[in-house]
Amino acid sequence: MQLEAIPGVGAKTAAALRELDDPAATVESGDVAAIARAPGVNEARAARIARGAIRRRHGDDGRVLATDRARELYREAIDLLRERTVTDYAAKRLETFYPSASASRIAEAQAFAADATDRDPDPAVREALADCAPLSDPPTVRVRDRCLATADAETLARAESAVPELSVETVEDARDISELGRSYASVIVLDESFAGLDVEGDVSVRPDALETPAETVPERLLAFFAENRERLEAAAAVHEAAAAAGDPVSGGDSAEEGDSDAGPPVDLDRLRDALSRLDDDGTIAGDAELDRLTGAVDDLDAAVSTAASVADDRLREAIRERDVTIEGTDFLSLVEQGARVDSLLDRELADEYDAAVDAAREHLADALRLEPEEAELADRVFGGDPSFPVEHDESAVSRLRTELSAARDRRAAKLKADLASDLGDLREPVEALVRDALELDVELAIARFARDFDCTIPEVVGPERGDAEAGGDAVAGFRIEGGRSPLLDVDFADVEPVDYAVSGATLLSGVNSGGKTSTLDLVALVVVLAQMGMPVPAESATVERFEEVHYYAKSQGTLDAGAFEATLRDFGDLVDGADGRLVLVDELESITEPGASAKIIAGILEALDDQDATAVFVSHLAREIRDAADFEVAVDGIEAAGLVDGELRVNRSPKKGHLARSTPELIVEKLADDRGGEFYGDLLEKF
Ligand SMILES: Nc1ncnc2c1ncn2[C@@H]1O[C@H](COP(=O)(O)OP(=O)(O)OP(=O)(O)O)[C@@H](O)[C@H]1O
Repeated sequence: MQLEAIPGVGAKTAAALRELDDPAATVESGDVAAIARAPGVNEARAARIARGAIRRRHGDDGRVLATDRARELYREAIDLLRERTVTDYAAKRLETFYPSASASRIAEAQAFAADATDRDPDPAVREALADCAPLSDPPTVRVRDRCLATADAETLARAESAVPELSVETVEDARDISELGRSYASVIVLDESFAGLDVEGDVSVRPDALETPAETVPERLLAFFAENRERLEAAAAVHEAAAAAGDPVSGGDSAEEGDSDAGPPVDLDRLRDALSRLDDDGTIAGDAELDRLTGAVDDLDAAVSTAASVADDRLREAIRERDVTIEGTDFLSLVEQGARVDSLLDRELADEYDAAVDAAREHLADALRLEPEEAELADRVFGGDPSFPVEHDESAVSRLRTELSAARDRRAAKLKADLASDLGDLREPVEALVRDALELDVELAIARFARDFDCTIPEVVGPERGDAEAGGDAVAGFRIEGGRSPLLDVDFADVEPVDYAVSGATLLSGVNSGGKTSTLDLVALVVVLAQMGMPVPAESATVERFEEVHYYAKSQGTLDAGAFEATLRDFGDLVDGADGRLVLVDELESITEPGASAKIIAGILEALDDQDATAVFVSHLAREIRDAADFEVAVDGIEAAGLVDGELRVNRSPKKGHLARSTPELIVEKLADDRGGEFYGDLLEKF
């Protein structure tokens, strides 16, 4: 796939995306976190790219949100969903849902949302999600005790890019390799031509080394798992909490196999076992033998010195307790400084000296927890010529250190290789483990949204289906039953349900504060959510799959000539446009004086009616507009049941074919009733 073919992806972004392992598949997967692993692509941008890929796949040019107010409503819808996520990932991922005019896209998103709404948002799962985050790639670790070697320039370049963790050295012959063997603990030769090479040291010829990074640089895998330990543990906890709640995470992978109860994509015990063998810095943890060897190397000097003190103390004690007879000649040489005390020690205190040396050896072996064959080496540290204080043999210490360090490194390398081989099998499945946990957050947010606002999955019908349907039931426009807007300034529990259906161009009249604007908001929200494939806050809803939604909010006061002209031009463009539009306009009359407004609105409605657009114009001038229009304009009304204690009692569902009485008319009527008299009666007649 040409990445540049995705809307919104230019040459620079495409180049960044090409750094991903499988750019096309990643972009198509909609996995925002995976896309965001491309250099310089943050999650918000990744969501836009994923959305672009969806659009391209569905041949959807994305013009549904045609006005500022329509876009605002979409944001409000998205915010209601995003507020219900736990992870940043899910919040970003929800942005890939957008109102689409493509039947296939809506069907795809609806299928996802339908599964999501079946979920049971469990508090324990939510809690587990709190620490969940996408996996991240740790910075490249440098490994200095190992190198790659090749005689071939092309292989060199390949090796440098495939294994940036290791130095890649150029060699010409076996001598070069043998020299490398002296500088590095191990050398991996990449050229087949060196097979059978016999040089000293840990040198292996492995032409496949670049294809088996787990063996060549186990540190890479270890660093990855160490870096992501908490994320992996969190994802594992999410899977377990979901399973315990009886609503297991059904990952994409297992679902494909048709087995939604297949369990997590990774054996969690195995993952935890592997993680327990790994330290946070990517080294091996929890191996007693490695700890012993590491400790022995680290403590060697200190242990030698305390062992010597142990011997000294014993010897001092022994000397103190002994009467030593010194022969005259010895005494003489002592006095003359010629004789060494050592010979005296040797002769007079041989047994005590041997005992002291044994004590030193024992202490050293104990302190360093040496194995018998190591202890043999350690024995050589003490026991040279007798001296006081007792001296140690530095070259024996150094040999012991070399042996212990080599044993430690061998042990670490083996454990690293074993662990890397175990983790290698888990590398891909953990991607799915984490992705499924994060996707669950997306689903649970939709489930909570649906529950919080008593939602239903709407029917979104294309004009082609509408035509095929029997007679009057052809679907054009929208039909909402029991719609309750979550955007109102009252508690959702207090929102009164609204039934409203419109097909064609319609005026919506009604008393002040009757809920006309709120009705437009509800219609726009239901249509936008429906075309996003999301559940809508209504008992039932059927909407036409609109190509464009034009929603114009009420303008703040009369416009000056320039702004008025610009607005008229907007509507000029609007009525010139394609079929399949939903036009919602709130009190357009406020842009200019009432008489002119009525004529203008009537004209716009005529044009929209000609186009078979669906339109709802909220207006207080419904009567005047109807009179000015050349066609039979439908008028609906939000009716006041009357004034009760100065408060309006309103039936929030617009009544079809009904011009609602205005608030002034209601008040005049009330005065005529209460007070009687000619004045109020005459006034009332004028309405
Ligand atoms: N369905 C509803 N359930 C409960 N309260 C509602 C509902 N619809 C509207 N309201 C309340 O009525 C108030 C006024 O609603 P809205 O602004 O939609 O009326 P309006 O008819 O557009 O008013 P105006 O003619 O003044 O523009 C809202 O702020 C809200 O408090």
